[in-house]
Amino acid sequence: MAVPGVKNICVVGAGNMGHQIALCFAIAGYRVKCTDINEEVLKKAENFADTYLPERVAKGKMSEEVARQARSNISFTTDLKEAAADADVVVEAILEKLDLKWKLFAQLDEICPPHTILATNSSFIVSSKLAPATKRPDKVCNMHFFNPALIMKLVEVVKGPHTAEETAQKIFDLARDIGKVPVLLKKEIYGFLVNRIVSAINREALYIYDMGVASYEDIDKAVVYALGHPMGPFRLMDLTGIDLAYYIGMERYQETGDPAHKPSPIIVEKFIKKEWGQKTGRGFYDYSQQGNK
Ligand SMILES: NC(=O)c1ccc[n+]([C@@H]2O[C@H](COP(=O)([O-])OP(=O)(O)OC[C@H]3O[C@@H](n4cnc5c(N)ncnc54)[C@H](O)[C@@H]3O)[C@@H](O)[C@H]2O)c1
Repeated sequence: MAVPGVKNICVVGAGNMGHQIALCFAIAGYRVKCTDINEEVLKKAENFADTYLPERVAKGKMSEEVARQARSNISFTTDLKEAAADADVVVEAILEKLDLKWKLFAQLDEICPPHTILATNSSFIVSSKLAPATKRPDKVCNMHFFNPALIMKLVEVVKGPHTAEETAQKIFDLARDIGKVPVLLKKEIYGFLVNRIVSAINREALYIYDMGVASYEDIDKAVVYALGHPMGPFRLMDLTGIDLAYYIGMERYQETGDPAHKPSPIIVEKFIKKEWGQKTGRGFYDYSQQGNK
C-alpha cells in the first residue's frame, strides 16, 4: 500500500460497478467496507467475493495468501454510518441520478472525518454538481472506473474547479496503486474522455437502428469486424445496462432541454419492458440461456 493516508475505503453502491470496485481495493490490500441500501444486492456482492477469489486461485491467477487477505479486507454492511465513519476515501457507485447522489454526498459529509475524500464513479455527472452538497468541495472529485471494474484497466480522474490538486493526485496515485492505468482530466467535461467517444458511437448506432437501416446484430458485427472493437455498441449497452443508458439520456435532456439528448425510442421501449441487458436476462440479446454473452 503506497498512498500515504489512505488505508480504509468505503464503496457505496454494490451493484454492477460497486461490488467489483470494492474487490479491486481489497485485493490491493486496502480495508474496504462495501455498502448498499438493498440487502439482496449486498448479499450478491458478498457471494461474488466468496466465489471470485477462490476461482482466481484455482486458475493460478492469484496466490492463496492474496485471496485470503483480500477476503478478510472486505466487509459488507447496509449501515452507511458503519461503512463510512472511518473511511479515508469513499467511492460512490449508486444509481446515476443527481438527486440521489446529492443526498448521499450530504450524508457522507456529515458522517466522514474532515480528511475523507469523496469520489464519485459517475459516468457522466461531474463532481462540481455534488461538491456543493458538502462542506469539503476541495476533497470531492470523479474517480471513474470501467465495466467490468476488475478487468478494465483505465480509471479517469477528473479534477473539478473546486478539487484540490492534492485530492486529484491522491486519487490518481490510488488508482495506480491498485494496478489501474489512471488518466487525469484537468477540466470537467460532460462524458469525460471515453464516454464522449462511446456516446458518439452509440448515438449513430441507435440512429441507424431506429431508422430501420440495419439490425442491431449487423451494426454490432460492423463495429467488431471493421473497427476491431471487442464488442459492438448493442452488446456493450447490454453489459453496461440499458437502464443506465435511459437515465443518462434523461438526466442530459433535463439539463439541456435539447430533445436530441432524449433516450432513443428503442432505449425507452427496452427500459419500460425492463429489458435492461445482462442484469435482467434480456436486453438486445437474450441471456436466459447460459453462455449467450
Ligand atoms: N454500469 C456501468 O457500466 C458503469 C460504468 C462506469 C460507471 N458507472 C457508474 O457507476 C454508478 C453505478 O452504476 P451501476 O451500473 O453499478 O448501477 P447499479 O444499478 O448496478 O447499482 C447501483 C446500486 O446503488 C444502490 N443504491 C442506490 N441508492 C443508494 C444509496 N443511497 N446508498 C447505497 N446504495 C444505493 C442500489 O441499490 C444499487 O444496488 C453510476 O453512477 C454509473 O454511472 C457505471
